[in-house]
Amino acid sequence: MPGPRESGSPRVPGPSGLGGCGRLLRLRRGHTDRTGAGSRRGASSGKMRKPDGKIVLLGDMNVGKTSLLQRYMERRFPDTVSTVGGAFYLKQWRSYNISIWDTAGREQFHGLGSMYCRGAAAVILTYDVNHLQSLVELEERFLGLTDTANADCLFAIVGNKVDLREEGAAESQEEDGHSPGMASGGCASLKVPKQVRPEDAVALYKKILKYKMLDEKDAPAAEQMCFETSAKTGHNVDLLFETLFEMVVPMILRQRSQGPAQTVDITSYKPPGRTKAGCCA
Ligand SMILES: Nc1nc2c(ncn2[C@@H]2O[C@H](COP(=O)(O)OP(=O)(O)OP(=O)(O)O)[C@@H](O)[C@H]2O)c(=O)[nH]1
Ligand SMILES: [Mg+2]
Repeated sequence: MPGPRESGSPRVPGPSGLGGCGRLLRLRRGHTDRTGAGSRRGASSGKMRKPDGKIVLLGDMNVGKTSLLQRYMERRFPDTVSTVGGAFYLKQWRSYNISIWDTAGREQFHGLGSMYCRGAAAVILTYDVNHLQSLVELEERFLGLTDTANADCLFAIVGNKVDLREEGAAESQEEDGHSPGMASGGCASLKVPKQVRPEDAVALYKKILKYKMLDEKDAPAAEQMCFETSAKTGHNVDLLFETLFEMVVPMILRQRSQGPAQTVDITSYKPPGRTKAGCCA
């Protein structure tokens, strides 16, 4: 896996664990061109640091995960291509390094999701406010992937593309008796777009707390963890990421006070010397 990068193009993990996908290799070459200088600088100065905390973006394809991350890290809204595998940025927040992982929403990469979530301090579950199904997918397809995250992992529910939402459309759905609520089973009128109401996101947040067996009073309030954003205009994008950074820092401090993680550092592992009886003795 390559070292982290603080700005510019995201880093793309090496092939380990990602399989030999041709598209991925093509993309990796592209990224290498753009990020090579940064990674060489990091390597030669010997200053590459392990991230202190990890945040992962999950959600269906096309909801705008990559665009949100690029809006925050690069302050722009460039054209994107559908993500292959995953990539990460490194953000320095105060004196901490936080890695922010962008993942692929496409079904064919679904299996990788739980790998990216491993050890995550926060997960951003992203949907498109104009497509109810993308919110439903968060519960049905993506929530289970977060089982590998930290036990005290935070969850943010993010409805993106608010710039495309037609004024009053959500209200008119209710007036027509075609509320697109989570339990409606997709029977909303075909005439009105199935937009997502903020209450639907709050309902999902509460379901997540139940799924994680967390008491509502011990977890951050739904109002604090449900956001509506636009990667295009930048609406609420800084608020989203910086709210999470502020919440992740105390988790990092808590972890540090509890001592080193119970993992094995294979780079410092020295195999025991062979005995005369052979390797299995
Ligand atoms: N109008 C509008 N378009 C957006 C916004 N965010 C993303 N898009 C567009 O939506 C499309 C998909 O955006 P991506 O950021 O690539 O979506 P993604 O979730 O990363 O998709 P995958 O990588 O396939 O999982 C692109 O055409 C973006 O330009 C937004 O806030 N407003
Ligand atoms: Mg993407």
